Amino acid sequence: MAVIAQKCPGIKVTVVDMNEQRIAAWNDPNLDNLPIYEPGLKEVVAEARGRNLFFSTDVEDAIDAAEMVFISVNTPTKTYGIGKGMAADLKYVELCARQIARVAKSDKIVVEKSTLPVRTAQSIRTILNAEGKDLNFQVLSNPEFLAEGTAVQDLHKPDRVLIGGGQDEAGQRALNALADIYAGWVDRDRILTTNVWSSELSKLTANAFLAQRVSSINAISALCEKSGADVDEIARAIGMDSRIGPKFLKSSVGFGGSCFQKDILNLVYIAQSYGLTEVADYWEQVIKMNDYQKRRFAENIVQKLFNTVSGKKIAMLGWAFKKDTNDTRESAAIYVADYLLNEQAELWVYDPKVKAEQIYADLDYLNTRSEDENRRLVKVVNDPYEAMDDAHAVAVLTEWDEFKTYDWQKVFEGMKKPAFVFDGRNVSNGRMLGTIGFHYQGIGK
Ligand SMILES: NC(=O)c1ccc[n+]([C@@H]2O[C@H](COP(=O)([O-])OP(=O)(O)OC[C@H]3O[C@@H](n4cnc5c(N)ncnc54)[C@H](O)[C@@H]3O)[C@@H](O)[C@H]2O)c1
Ligand SMILES: O=c1ccn([C@@H]2O[C@H](COP(=O)(O)OP(=O)(O)O[C@H]3O[C@H](CO)[C@@H](O)[C@H](O)[C@H]3O)[C@@H](O)[C@H]2O)c(=O)[nH]1
Repeated sequence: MAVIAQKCPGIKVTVVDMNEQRIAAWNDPNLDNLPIYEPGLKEVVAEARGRNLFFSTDVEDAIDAAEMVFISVNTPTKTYGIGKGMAADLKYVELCARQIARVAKSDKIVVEKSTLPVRTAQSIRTILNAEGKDLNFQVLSNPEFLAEGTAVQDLHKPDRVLIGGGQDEAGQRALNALADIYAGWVDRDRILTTNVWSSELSKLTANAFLAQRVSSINAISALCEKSGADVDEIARAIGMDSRIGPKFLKSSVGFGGSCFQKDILNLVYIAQSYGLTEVADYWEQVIKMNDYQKRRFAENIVQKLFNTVSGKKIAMLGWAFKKDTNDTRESAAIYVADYLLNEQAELWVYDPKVKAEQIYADLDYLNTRSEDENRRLVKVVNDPYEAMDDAHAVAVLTEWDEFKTYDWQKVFEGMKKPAFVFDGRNVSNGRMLGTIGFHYQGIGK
């Protein structure tokens, strides 16, 4: 929404959220206090905020005033009832639709920006029309493809913008109104229009394909570790085949983030509910492989440290699910930490952007042990050297650029011997670390 406001100064954009604290942070005069860390975002907000970009908790007022409403609320995996642990929880989306239906006094175009199961637009349409008002509501699907860490760049130069709309005249008019907004800065030939169901299902499919690539290369990484092949060399070799392409082939400790797992589970659930068991099983393997990769990484640490990490200090570099974000949702680091804590390790965590309270909240949420115990066993520090000093091992969980620049000779001198580095992102120069004296283990090496 901030980028739409930046690129279309003639459009008034009001971002509303019922979370007062978040809105207050978006309105904070100090741009370093924005609730999301994302390269380039504060510059965008600085340009548009107060001009045509506003943040408010007055949801009803904003709905009333708007011609177009983007539903962008969270759609987490259900934690209760039918579809628990798989289906998307649509209660927040439904609440929005009901609120729009209740408040609206004029025609509205309602845009699904949240990631939603195929055919959700049907339910939204039914709810909007159920108030029996003499108003025209058009429902469009406009999924978001930005990746965190590169969000502003992705929005400024999207590969494509996808808009699904009704095939009748009113539907096409609404679709064109939204396409015209994007055309303010995106080439028309990158603005793709489809029917609503294709658009909704394309979003889940895109994430499933992307995550599948990561699981595929991670599966090969396990084979590399047994056979003497090198997964980065393989990624390079296969990526030069133009049919495969070089992107998204970075083997890692496992994918994280709020989207991949949630959206694939949702896809699996949808396939199951249509009775497509083989389709569901096929996509579920992507998640299973990812769980295996996280577990494999943690197990390897224990095994290499002579089968016990009890009472041993282990430094964890990185907690975010990828670099250049402070988002930790579903981060592999959380699960690796939990595994090591079950083995009674003492963890010292350093992440350049994640705050200590977030790290403790992530661990507490798992409910594996008491909050006191999490605080006793896990130290969060602001200095990476402090995390690594006197440690038995260093585990790299996020690919932050700064990890490449550390004085590894100094780190080695400060650590217990033998000194181990487990690089879950293949960011370090393994040969150089080996020369210093480290026992180095990358992924798929
Ligand atoms: N985060 C991403 O990179 C990304 C990318 C593409 C798509 N998506 C999709 O976008 C959606 C939102 O994701 P997110 O990461 O921003 O989630 P989020 O949980 O960070 O934010 C959702 C916000 O919606 C607010 N909210 C919930 N119900 C509300 C209501 N009835 N009225 C007003 N505000 C309400 C919450 O307070 C919260 O601040 C999800 O469907 C997600 O799959 C996210
Ligand atoms: O080669 C790779 C690429 C990614 N990852 C990991 O995969 C996860 C997801 O990364 P990425 O896709 O870059 O970030 P997200 O912000 O989760 O973005 C994904 O999820 C969004 C939400 O749906 C979509 O909009 C984006 O298109 C889609 O890329 C992270 O843990 C990465 O470290 C790898 O391990 N290897």
